[in-house]
Amino acid sequence: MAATAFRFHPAAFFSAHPGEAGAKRPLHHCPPHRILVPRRACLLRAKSSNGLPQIGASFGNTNVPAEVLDGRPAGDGPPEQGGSTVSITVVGASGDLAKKKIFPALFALFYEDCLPEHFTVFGYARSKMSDEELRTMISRTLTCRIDKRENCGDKMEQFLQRCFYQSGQYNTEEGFAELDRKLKEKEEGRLPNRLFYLSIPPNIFVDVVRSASRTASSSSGWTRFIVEKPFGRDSESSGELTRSLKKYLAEEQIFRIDHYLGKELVENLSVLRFSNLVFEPLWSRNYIRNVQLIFSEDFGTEGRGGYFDNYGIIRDIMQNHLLQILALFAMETPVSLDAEDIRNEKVKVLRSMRQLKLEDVVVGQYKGHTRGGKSFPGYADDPTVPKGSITPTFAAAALFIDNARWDGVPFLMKAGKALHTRRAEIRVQFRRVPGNLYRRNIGTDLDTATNELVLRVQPDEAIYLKINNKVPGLGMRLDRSNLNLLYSERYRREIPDAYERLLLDAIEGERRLFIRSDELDAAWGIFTPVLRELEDKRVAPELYPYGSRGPVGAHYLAANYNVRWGDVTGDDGSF
Ligand SMILES: NC(=O)C1=CN([C@@H]2O[C@H](COP(=O)(O)OP(=O)(O)OC[C@H]3O[C@@H](n4cnc5c(N)ncnc54)[C@H](OP(=O)(O)O)[C@@H]3O)[C@@H](O)[C@H]2O)C=CC1
Ligand SMILES: O=C1O[C@H](COP(=O)(O)O)[C@@H](O)[C@H](O)[C@H]1O
Repeated sequence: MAATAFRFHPAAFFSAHPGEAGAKRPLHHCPPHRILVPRRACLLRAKSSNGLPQIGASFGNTNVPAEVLDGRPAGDGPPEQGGSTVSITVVGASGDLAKKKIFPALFALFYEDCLPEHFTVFGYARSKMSDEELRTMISRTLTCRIDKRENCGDKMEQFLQRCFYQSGQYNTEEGFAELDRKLKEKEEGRLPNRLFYLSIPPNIFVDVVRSASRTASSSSGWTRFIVEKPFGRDSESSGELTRSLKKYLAEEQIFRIDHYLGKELVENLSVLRFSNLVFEPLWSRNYIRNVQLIFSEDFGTEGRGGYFDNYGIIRDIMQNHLLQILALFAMETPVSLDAEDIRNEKVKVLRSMRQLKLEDVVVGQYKGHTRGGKSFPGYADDPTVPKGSITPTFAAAALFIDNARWDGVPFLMKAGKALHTRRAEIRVQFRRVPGNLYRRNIGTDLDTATNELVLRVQPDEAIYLKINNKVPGLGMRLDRSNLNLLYSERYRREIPDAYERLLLDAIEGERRLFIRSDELDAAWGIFTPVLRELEDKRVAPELYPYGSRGPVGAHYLAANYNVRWGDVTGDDGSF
């Protein structure tokens, strides 16, 4: 054998984990258990993102069990030839979310070989467009990851060739019947599975579900609908929406998306808790003083004022994204990683929460501001916002879970638009060390410098723990430092967008990261009374300048519970 022949060297493979600095990068990044290419060997190993065997991943299986069909009878469809296929129809394809998130996420999955071998993407909307025009529109928003440029152009072209368009109305069946005809053509006699993504305004969700489910459901495979928020605007309207959807769909067919559940750090929350002995024993009122869930954006509602004014920040961010994170944070250990076990625990914790009271809420609205010669418009300056609107663009709230684990622990939420920074994080402030030996050592006030665990969801994903330690030297002076897991330093690969994970889960039939209807009911139950009171009493929001840190009222609210917001102190250890 020639001296230059390749030799397998185990160290090259085992010296580091895939994705870590120093690791050899695999050819494709779709984790092996998520590759949906319908090879039988792959199918038998098909597992969902929770690592469990996945009944929904039925590609190539001709004896489809009833549960895989999401409640639909098998056998009345076309004869199968050559396995199965998945058609993904983006309803509202001409819209902002479709262009910004859904098509790029589908392309990323395709690039990573995570989509099944046979798949088709359809755009559906009222706008008139040819297939070519849809492809041009989509191509403007497709990008390859920074760390993956190989064959990027070819892959984009291959992806675009699988994209088609059907124009039609939302409230009639003709357009969807035509879509059905085209879908059948592309399915070419394979077992047809169909996913509809409702990327449309909420007032037409039911129309679309009615028309599409009647005329464009799969005859023998599964049919699923991803429904975007908002799921109603209070308990009543949400209940009504659920009842209407369930006239046409079984609960198993409805995938209510909350894209925060697809974010990497939110996924990691449970891993951190349940796979590290150092955290779980501390995860209760015995050691935790308060928990803070913070969301801020450094831009206003520009362009979305019409939608936003009907909802406001509490419905837009708190009742869903922040509350979902809270539920994952506070739930008891689930029986397993199965979707129903996890969702059961989330429901329990949500149902243990106290209804939010008006005195535990502060609302604000941003006003115009000029900085460095540049003018930033106020919320009320947006021409799509009704004159005199008192819709909050900022809110802070103190919530409580009345169960044995969390009795008396304030869960503080803060969410706002047009603030000084874009950030989402979870902050856990621990109690002070009783009888601390070092309380007299200068440098830090140990009663306030308690440990704090921060999960920074975005930007610059990180998990860090603030600790007190000795400043090196001959004296005894204490200082605060961060034990820091900064993802960009630890992992070389780019973090997938939340929509990629969620789309893949919906295709696989994994429901763990989607909201069940009883979770939704419980979530609305916490917020509906205060939302009603805010509106009935026309509570005026405290105005704050565009680009500021928000209303001072948020600090008074926190102070009522002896809490200081963690994000107003430096992350470098200073307090
Ligand atoms: N954009 C975002 O960042 C986010 C959006 N969402 C949710 O996703 C969904 C889609 O959002 P987005 O893409 O911004 O929405 P758009 O306002 O862009 O609407 C999507 C498409 O729906 C059609 N449409 C718009 N208004 C109406 C109407 N009044 N009646 C009938 N059809 C209409 C239009 O297509 P055509 O005229 O061609 O039929 C439009 O292109 C919404 O439920 C939204 O709340 C959730 C999180 C973030
Ligand atoms: O759901 C929504 O989320 C976005 C923020 O999402 P992010 O992933 O960019 O943090 C928010 O801007 C929008 O108002 C809201 O509807």
